[in-house]
Formats: sequence, structure tokens, C-alpha cells
Amino acid sequence: MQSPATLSPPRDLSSEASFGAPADTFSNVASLSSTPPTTVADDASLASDTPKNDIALPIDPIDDVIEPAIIEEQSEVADSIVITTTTTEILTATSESVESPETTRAKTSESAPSTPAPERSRRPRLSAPIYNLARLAGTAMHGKRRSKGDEIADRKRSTSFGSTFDASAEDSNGTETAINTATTPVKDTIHASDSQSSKRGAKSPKSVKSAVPKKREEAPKRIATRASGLETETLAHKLSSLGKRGRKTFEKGVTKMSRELRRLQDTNEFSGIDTRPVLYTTWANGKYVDPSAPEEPPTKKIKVQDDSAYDVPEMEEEGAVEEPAPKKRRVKKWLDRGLYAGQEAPTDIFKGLTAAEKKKLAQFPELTQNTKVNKTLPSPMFHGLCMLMEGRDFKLPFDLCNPLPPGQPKPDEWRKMTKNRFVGDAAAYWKKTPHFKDYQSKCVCTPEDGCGETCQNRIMLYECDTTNCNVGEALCQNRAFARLQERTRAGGKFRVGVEVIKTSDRGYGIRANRCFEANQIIMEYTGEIITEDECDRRMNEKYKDNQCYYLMSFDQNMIIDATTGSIARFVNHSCQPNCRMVKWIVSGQPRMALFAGDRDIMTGEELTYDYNFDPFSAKNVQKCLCGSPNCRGVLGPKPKEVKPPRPSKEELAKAAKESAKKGKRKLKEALGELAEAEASSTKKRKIKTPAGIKALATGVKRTTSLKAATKGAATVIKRSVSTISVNTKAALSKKDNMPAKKISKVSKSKSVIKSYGKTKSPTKSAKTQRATPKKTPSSKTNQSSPSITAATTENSKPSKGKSPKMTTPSQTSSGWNSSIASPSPRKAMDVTRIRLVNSPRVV
Ligand SMILES: C[S@@+](CC[C@H](N)C(=O)[O-])C[C@H]1O[C@@H](n2cnc3c(N)ncnc32)[C@H](O)[C@@H]1O
Repeated sequence: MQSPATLSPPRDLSSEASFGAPADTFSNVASLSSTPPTTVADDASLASDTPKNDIALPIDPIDDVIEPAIIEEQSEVADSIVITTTTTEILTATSESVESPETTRAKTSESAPSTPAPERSRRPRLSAPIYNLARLAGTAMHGKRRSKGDEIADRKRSTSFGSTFDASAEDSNGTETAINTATTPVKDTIHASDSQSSKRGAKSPKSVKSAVPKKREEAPKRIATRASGLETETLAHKLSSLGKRGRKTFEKGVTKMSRELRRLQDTNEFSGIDTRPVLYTTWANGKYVDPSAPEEPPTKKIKVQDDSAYDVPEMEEEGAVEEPAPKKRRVKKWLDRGLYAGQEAPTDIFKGLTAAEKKKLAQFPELTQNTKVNKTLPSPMFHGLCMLMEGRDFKLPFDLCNPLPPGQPKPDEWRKMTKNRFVGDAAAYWKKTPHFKDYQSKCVCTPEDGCGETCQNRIMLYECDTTNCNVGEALCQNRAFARLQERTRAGGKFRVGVEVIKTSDRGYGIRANRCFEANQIIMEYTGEIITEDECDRRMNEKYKDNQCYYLMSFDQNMIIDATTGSIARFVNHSCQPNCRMVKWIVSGQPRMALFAGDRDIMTGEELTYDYNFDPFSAKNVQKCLCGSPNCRGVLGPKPKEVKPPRPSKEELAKAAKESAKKGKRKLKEALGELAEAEASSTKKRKIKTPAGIKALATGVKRTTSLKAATKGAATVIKRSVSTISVNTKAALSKKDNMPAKKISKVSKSKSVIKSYGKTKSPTKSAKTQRATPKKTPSSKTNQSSPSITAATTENSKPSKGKSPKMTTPSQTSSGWNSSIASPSPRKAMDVTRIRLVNSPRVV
């Protein structure tokens, strides 16, 4: 069987064949919407499956005429063509038998209406006859076949030309047959359409639309479905939207409508009703705004909250749920002094200059005469004036905006704690100490004094507050911790004034990012306050694998563990420090803070203090990398001062026995040598014989028992190997904290045994003590003697209950107690020793 591509319409077959245009059944469909047939001659064109432009030229010019009203008919015809194409094989051979257009016209002219319909005024060729195709096809009598249940589809199927085709195929003279069979469906199809109605009322939706513009002014304005939101329309609306022809059709009744229209009349498409859901879309800035898309978080600028969001009437009535508190407006923190915060504006530019410098400065009248101080942007401390005098261009020694280079690694493993926290028995222990109550006694300062150097609270290292100050907040200068709190509460890194840095060789460190005056409080050293027992436990269990510890001897039998603590724990050691660590009693609580040293501190300087490191063992001695000219080389005492390992009890007993054997004279000699050695090592201090030695001597003198002598000797030996660090210079304050002048008379040396004897004669500061000196725990144990010697742990506190490791000179305690027993309360407080041990076993 031949493919449909070879099929050709029954008319003008030769020409079709000659075109040889490819064709398929779908092209028929395409042709339906193009050139509707208006004449019989066009019948052939209807069956043509060649492209329209191919056949348009040779065919009658009527084809050029577009008749919208017959489009529906054409579609019907097209349906038939699909079927009739099966016969074209025969038709190609009988092209000569096809009726010519003229013949066809002659035939049809008889039955064609004499006058063209007035509606068809658009027809360009009025002369062209219009035929009643139904009549011509002989189908006009069929009437309303559809209403009788005649299904078009069935009809099409029933129009099988199989037999005809076969017959015609067999018919050698089958020309006529072929024509009949070929034309029958076409005519049948044409007949099926009502030419009358097609002329007048038959309108496809397309044709309806094309008619609408003509009567646009008359027709009531169509209400846009989208605008109105209506999804259904009234009949009147439907009619109005049909235009004139459509309305007429409705008015005349469906019988006047073409079959196609009748088929479509109840469709929304026919009525022009858009039943698809109307999509309301939002566009902004040329972009589609998806309403289902999650809302973008409001930008920073859009901070205005809609108050209506809080309108929850039910909740208000019940009163059960509180309204969310309005967000507190963040107050912008301004730095009033910039990089030089903490720097006082110089009132006397000659201050601190040498005579030569003053002379030189006097040569610059513009500098000396100008008494007005630039408070807005003061020149850098120590730099500006010197540079001016040297005649150099001023250049900042560091980045103004950020002294610290960016990208500094910060410690992340560290948990911060800004307040001390007592752990375990430490709190109860502290409450038993006299400091807890004694700090409340009021100072006797006058407003003129302003709690200066002579303030008893200051001397005792008790910070003044409302309970113990006689002067009042406005004039009191002894409130360093309170000022620190004020400063840091305001926030901002320049107010806090310190930042963590990463040093090249000592791990992390702390750097000043503002200026600090001499003796000014810088930051507090906070952590967990634990007892020594707890410290032992932690070191043996918790920190046994740690590289180093942040444990600082704090008070009697108490230690601050800053493993969880403030950033002060990162302050490194220096043998020439610019800070010191001092303990104060604030509101009855022990607190430790880092204070600036005797000189001002510049922005960018690394903060250091002397650890007074007690390694507890020679093997724990760490190399010091502070780089100062007077570096001791190790963290702690110099190697020669490193304590030898402590003798065991047996060794001590043996030594005592031996010394007892040597006799009284030799023992005296030994003691004399020892005392001499101590005296030579502490030039400024008068060494008092330690109580143990005293007891030993007394025991020998009085020929007491050997046991007593042994005990005394053992005590002496113990003390001789103990490192007792007394940083007598610590906690000196010129302005805020301590009267420096008085303390300056005290030796600065941090010594071992040397320190013991110096406290026999009261220092000048002792004169300022209260009439009734406060009793320390150590003084309780050795009340008669204010000397350090009587206050060692060994004496005051038996080492029975301690582990062997800790029983040995609880050096921290001994050092601490010794200073507490000092007649100078200042000295009693200023001992701070950091215990940084590399091996927990050593403790
Ligand atoms: C309390 S921490 C100080 C902060 C420490 N750099 C860090 O990164 O955590 C004490 C440890 O710092 C190191 N360190 C501090 N000062 C030092 C110095 N001058 N020389 C060498 N190491 C020092 C030692 O390892 C010491 O055990």
C-alpha cells in the first residue's frame, strides 16, 4: 500500500504529482486553518494534502478569498479527507476525469443563491458565486443529524470506502467510480455543514473574536475575569462577549447554528470564558515575586518592628503571658581618647625631662608658650614631644586603628570566668580567716587624705567601699577594683585595654592596647579558688597530662586555679616585668589583680610580671625566654638558688643524731655559720633566728631531750631548703594602691631564707598600723613573734595529714604565711607565687 505521502487530491492530480511535495495526513490539519474552500472548485483543494502555497497558485483565485465563516466546515471536510485519501492512488491515474473548475461552477451555479449574503461584504470578489454546498452535495435534507444521535465520529467511520475502493481498484474504467468515491465523502462532509448557518451564524471562536472589534463600542464592556475575580459568567455576559453574530445565533436558536457551533456552544471556549484559574502574581523590580518562597530575613536597616505583631488580645486579657520586653537599644560606645586612652593630658610639658631637654625645649617658644592642651587628640605618650624636639617627622609607632596585626590566633580551648568561684571547702575556709571580718573596720582618713598612702585599708590591702571607708566614694582613691569594674563594664576593647596575642616562643601572651599609668589596675586574675587538697587532687587526676598549670598561690591554704578563668592567666613571665600581681581583699573577698609596675605602660607593650615561679623540683625548671637584660635564664630562682631535693625524714633524723653527737659546741658553730650565711645574703635585713633554730639552741642550752633537738634541727634544715619568695616590692602603689615611698625602704629582693629575719624591726609602714593589729592565722599560732620565722607552715601547721609530696615544704604556704606574719600587713599580702609545674607528680 502506498504511503499517504503519495496521495493527492482528486483534482489537478497531475500537477500534484509534479510537485511531488511531501505530504502527510497532518498537513491536512494544517490546511484547515489556512484557506477555507468557498467553491466547489475548492473542494479539491480541501482534499489536498500538499502545502497550501503549493496549490494556491494554479487553483482558482477564489482560493485566495478567506471566508472565516466556513472554517468550521473546512475542518469537517478535513476529517473526511483523511479517509478519502485512501483512494488517491486510483485518482492519480484518472486525473483527466476530474471535473474541471468550470464544469463544477456550471453545475453549482444553478443551485447557488442568487445574491450573496450581506454579511459577506468583506469578500473581495463579489462576482464570485457562493454556493450552497449542502445542496450541492445533496446533504441538505439530512437536517439535524446530530440531534438524532448521529455521532460524527461514527459517521466518519461508517464512511468506509473499502468496498468502493476495491471496486474502483478493480474497475478498469473506474474513473467515474473513483470520482464518486472520492467526492462522496467530501460532499458528504459539505452536506453535513449547514451552508446557511455557516454563512450567517457559524462562527468559530476565532471568527467570533474577529467579529468583535466591529461592534466594540456597542458591546458592553467585558468585565475582566481576572479583575473581578469571577470564575463563572452569566448567559448575558456570554452573549455580550459573542459579538453580533454570536448573539444573533443565540437569538435565532441553535437550529440556525452550524453543527460545529452547536457542538461548541456550551463550551467555555465558545463563550470566551477563561476557566483556568487566574494566577495573581506579584512582580517587583522586573522580577517575579514568589509568594510561597520563604521570607528573606530582614536586612539590618529594617529594624522597625511592627507593633501589631505584639497585639495578642487573648493573651492580654488573660494576663498570663508577659509582653516581650522591648529590645534595649544598643548604645554606641565611643572611645573618647582613642589610642591614647589612659594617657593624661600633660599639664606641664617640662615634667619628666632632663635639664638638657628642658633647655632644648625652651628653644621652641611655640611649644612652651602654648599652654592650651590638646585634649581631643593628644600626642602619643613619651613620643610626641621627644620627636618634636628631635626635629623628626612624627610617625606613629604602630597602626592607629589596630595595634595588633590581624589574623592573630586566639585561644579556643579556654573557658572564661570573670569572677572568682569558691570550690569545695575553700569558701568555708575563707570565712574562718580574719580578713573576712577585719576589712570592715573603717579607715580614719580625712577628705584631704582621700585614702591615699596613709590609708589603713590601703596598707592592709583592703579596698575601700561604703562599709569601711571614712571618706566616701567621691574622694576615695583606694577603689581600684571598683574602677576596673566601671571601666570594663562600659565595654570596648580599648577600655578593657588588653588583648591576647600569640608570641613567637612563649605561647600566648597579653598585650596592652591602651596606655596604663604606673600602678594602675589593669585586669583581674580570676578563677576557681580551691584548697591545697583540692589542688593536689586536680594535679594528680585532672591535670596529670597537662603541659602547664594556671595555679597561683592565693591565700592561706588557698589557690586560684585559672584553668577556667580570666585572660590574665595568659600573662607571661619576665625577669624585668612591667606589671605585678597583687592580692586585695574586696568586700571581704580575696581578689587578685594585675597592676602596672612602677612605670607607665604604652599601647602595644606586652604585659608581664615576675612569676616568682616555684618549680618545686629542679627538673621542672623552665628556660626563661623573656629576653630582658637581667634575665635569670629560668622561670624562677637562678639555678644556683634552685633548692636541692628535700631530705627524707630518715635523713633528717640521721643528721640530727649526728649533730647531737657532735656536741653542743659544734652545734653552736654550725648554727653560727648558718646564721652568718643568712646575714650575709640579706644585707638590709636583720636576720632573726628562726624559732626552730631558737628552740634547738634553747633545747641544747637547757639540755633538753634529744628529741626536741632533733625536731628543731629538722625544722632548720627544712627551712633552709625552702624557697620563700617575698616580693616586698609588690603591691606598691604610688597613687591608687600603695604608698610607694614607705614601701621603697623595704628590700626588693626576693629571697629564700634571707627574708625571714627582716621583719623583726617594724618597718615604717608598720607605724601606720592600727593600734590593735589584726591577728592573722599565723599570728595566732605564733602570736608573740611578728617575725616570719614563726609563721612557717612547718611550725604552724603539722604536715601529718598530707601526702608525702605535699608535706614537704608546702612552700607556697610557708612563703605566704611568712609574709602574713610580717609586721607590715602590706608585706603580708603581697606575696604572689604562681605554681606552674610540668609534672603533677612533683606536687
Ligand atoms: C600562665 S602560662 C602563661 C600563658 C602561656 N604562655 C600560654 O600560652 O598559655 C605560663 C607558661 O607560659 C610559658 N612562659 C611564660 N613566660 C615565659 C617566659 N618568660 N619564658 C618562657 N616561657 C614562658 C611557660 O611555659 C609557662 O609554663
